[in-house]
Amino acid sequence: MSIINKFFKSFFSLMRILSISWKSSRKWTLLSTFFMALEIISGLGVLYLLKQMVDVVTNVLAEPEAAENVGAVLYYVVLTGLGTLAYVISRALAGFSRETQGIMVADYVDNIVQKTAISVDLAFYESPLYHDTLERARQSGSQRPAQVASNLMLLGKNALMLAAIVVLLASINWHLLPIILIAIVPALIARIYFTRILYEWQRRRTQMERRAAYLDWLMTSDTHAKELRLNQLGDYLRGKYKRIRDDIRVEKLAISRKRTTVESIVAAIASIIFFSSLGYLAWNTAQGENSVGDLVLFLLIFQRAQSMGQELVQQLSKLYEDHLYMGMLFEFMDMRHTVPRSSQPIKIAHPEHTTLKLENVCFAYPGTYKDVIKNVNMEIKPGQVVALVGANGSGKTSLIKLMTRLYDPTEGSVQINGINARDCDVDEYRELFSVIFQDYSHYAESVHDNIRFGHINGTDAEHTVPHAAEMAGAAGFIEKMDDKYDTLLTRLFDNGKELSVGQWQKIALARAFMLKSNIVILDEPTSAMDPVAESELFENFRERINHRSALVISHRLSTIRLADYIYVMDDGEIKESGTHESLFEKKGIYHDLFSRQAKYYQHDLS
Ligand SMILES: Nc1ncnc2c1ncn2[C@@H]1O[C@H](COP(=O)(O)OP(=O)(O)OP(=O)(O)O)[C@@H](O)[C@H]1O
Repeated sequence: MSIINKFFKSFFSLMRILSISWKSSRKWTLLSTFFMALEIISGLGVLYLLKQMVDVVTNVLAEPEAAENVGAVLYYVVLTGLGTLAYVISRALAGFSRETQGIMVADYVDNIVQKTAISVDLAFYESPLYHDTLERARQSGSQRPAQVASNLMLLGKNALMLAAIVVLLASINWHLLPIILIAIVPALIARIYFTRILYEWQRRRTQMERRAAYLDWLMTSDTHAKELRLNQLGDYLRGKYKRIRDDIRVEKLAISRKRTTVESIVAAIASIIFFSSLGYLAWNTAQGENSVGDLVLFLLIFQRAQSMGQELVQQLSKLYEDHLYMGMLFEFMDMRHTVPRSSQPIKIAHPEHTTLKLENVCFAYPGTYKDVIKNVNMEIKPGQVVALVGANGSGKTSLIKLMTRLYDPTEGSVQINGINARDCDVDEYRELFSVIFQDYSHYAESVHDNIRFGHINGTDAEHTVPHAAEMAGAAGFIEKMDDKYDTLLTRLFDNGKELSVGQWQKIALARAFMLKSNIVILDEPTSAMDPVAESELFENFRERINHRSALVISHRLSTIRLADYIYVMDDGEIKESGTHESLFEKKGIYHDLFSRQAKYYQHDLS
């Protein structure tokens, strides 16, 4: 990339950072700008008054008998005192408004990150790149936009002050000017160089950091606590975590060591040059080419020049760092959908009578080349209960993801009432489905919310939630709990309660039974239920789902035989389809899959 391109890119990214800061809180951005401007003006004023005071003191030294000179000294002392007071107050107010603005910006950026995370397509979660980008966005820190705004102002302030000091130095002896450059430029180059090195290292190491964070989570979360203890995995995982952290630390310290060495050398050179200049000035003063006042002024302001120069270097390198790291946040914010959104979506006609049709659907997961769904044709008519069966890994769950547009097929189409799903509004389309996956969510929320999440925009939850619980066979155990529907389902927080796996499954089922959609999709809905609960559920299944269409995936014959129509998947293809009786008679895959189960049923019945 050419230097001009880089410059414009940096400029636009700086503008974008500032606009985030502005949008997050106009009031505090204005206030912190105002107080900082006041701080700068009073700071410069104090510097000017200091110079005037030194001049007057020099005069007094030259003509001690002039009484008005003493009055002038006092006058400048008072003015400098007042200026310093104004400086201290505005500095405190600027600090406070900067802090407040920082909090507002941090919340705003967190909000943007969350908004992006909940809107990106499922495909992102399956790519390590997404997780790296999210981690980097988080690392880039929500404080940075606020820092950039205040850094820019501090930079302006220090640049102005330094300019004033340069003028003062030039007034003493213009030969002294290069020392300012020597004190600042090499330090700046070293800082920027190492900021870049550290940034690139951090980018390369994101995945390593995530691996360490994952191991830490394995060791500390309740999800894995049982297996970790019984299989005594603790020491093994700790060792693995330590090795990663050791590698990260060694690499980081190596960079820090180099940086400290280079920066110390640069600072030592600057100091040598300063003392040489002091010697040069002292010599000139002794020769009568400078006044003693000049020497005093040089000593006075050099201290300031040095700290100002250091601050300037720090602010410039910080600005550079913030710009680099904010680039990582922008990368995350700029993620685009992989499931394309139609610009002029077609409204779904008669959504209450939905026919879902899959036509020659093929699909390979993003980043893979093997089709896991191959030329699938399928139909679910209004009110029909359809079963999908097949061995593990045959593609049943993948097919649900395609039906619900979590992914789009690589070939063929998914149609709803004859409209290609791609041409519908994604949100409107997804509203048609109530889906419970095998790995359904356990929300650490109340029972009520766990069920209501199945239809978050629905009204009358006070009635619909208990009804859904009743339909899913969950109402019985919910009513027995002290807080009933208000019971918090977690042991993470006070007064929470943990459920059994089967009870959780009933809660998840109740979520799908909330009357939001037209098609209920249940992936292994009864895998953890006892036989009584399972048979009760399917006894009057159609009434329970209010005669909506349903697609049920199950490995249990007792569940499947209830379906109006059955599709049999094998290695991504629909190999057989028909009613239970016709498929059994066919003596094909379906027969092989279920004849053993059927034998047990016959045996039990005999
Ligand atoms: N996110 C993914 N990325 C890549 N491949 C995947 C992904 N999820 C599943 N697969 C692959 O797709 C194939 C079908 O998996 P799928 O989960 O659809 O099977 P399934 O029939 O639902 O199996 P089960 O009965 O075990 O739930 C498998 O070979 C699996 O390895």
